[in-house]
Amino acid sequence: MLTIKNLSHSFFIGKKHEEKEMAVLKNVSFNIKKGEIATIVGRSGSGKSTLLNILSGYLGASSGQIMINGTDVTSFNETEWAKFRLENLGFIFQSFQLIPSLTTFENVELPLTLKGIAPKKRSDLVNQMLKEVGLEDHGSHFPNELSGGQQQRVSIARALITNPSIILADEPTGSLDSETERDILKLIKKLNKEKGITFFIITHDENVAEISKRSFQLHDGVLHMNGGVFVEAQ
Ligand SMILES: Nc1ncnc2c1ncn2[C@@H]1O[C@H](COP(=O)(O)OP(=O)(O)OP(=O)(O)O)[C@@H](O)[C@H]1O
Repeated sequence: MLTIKNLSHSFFIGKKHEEKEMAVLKNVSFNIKKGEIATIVGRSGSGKSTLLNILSGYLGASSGQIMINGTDVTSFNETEWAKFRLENLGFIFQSFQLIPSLTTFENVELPLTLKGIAPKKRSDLVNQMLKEVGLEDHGSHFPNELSGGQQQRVSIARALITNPSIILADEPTGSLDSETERDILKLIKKLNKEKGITFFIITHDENVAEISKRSFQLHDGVLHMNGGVFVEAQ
């Protein structure tokens, strides 16, 4: 489903002609299977966002290979990434990233509109999805009329509505209190179990890692598992 081979990334910091190389990801390799929930736990500055930005095509890696759903995306240009993201990836963010002027229904509907799905089909799909995330009674609320947990449910519904191959989640419970965090993790587990959706989650929160079968740790750009450097079996 998602295979990363020998991924490395460096930033170059400082004034022109005096730049210093800062290696942020060092030879990271792993493989996530279809239907798996995998988490990467790391402290601030360990390289989590850099990894996610590379996996979503917003940052080109210095070296290494990325395969998603059988496609080698390593050398995609911006146009190819935009199309690929719409068809294959769903995103969940710590700050929800909902459009404030759109209702719950419209926020979830938007990716379907972008894909050119007809209005009746869009409406059926959105209503079904709102039921699955427990928001069937909140379709006409605007984001500022929803709690944090409800807003994250909207963003999960929006991520799932196009039936993507994998959901990339960046600190999905980072803005929520611990009770709401438990609710959202339960929902992610339910959607994974019932619909076989693959989740790749980055977090600094060990509680989040508990919902995954395999949890990796990122320390200073090096991937670890169970305390040792993680090397994918070939
Ligand atoms: N565009 C950039 N230019 C230079 N250095 C960067 C850039 N983006 C990130 N870095 C550096 O790379 C390192 C890893 O950053 P990254 O944002 O990936 O960490 P993180 O694990 O996501 O941290 P956090 O949990 O605080 O978001 C940090 O030392 C950061 O300063």
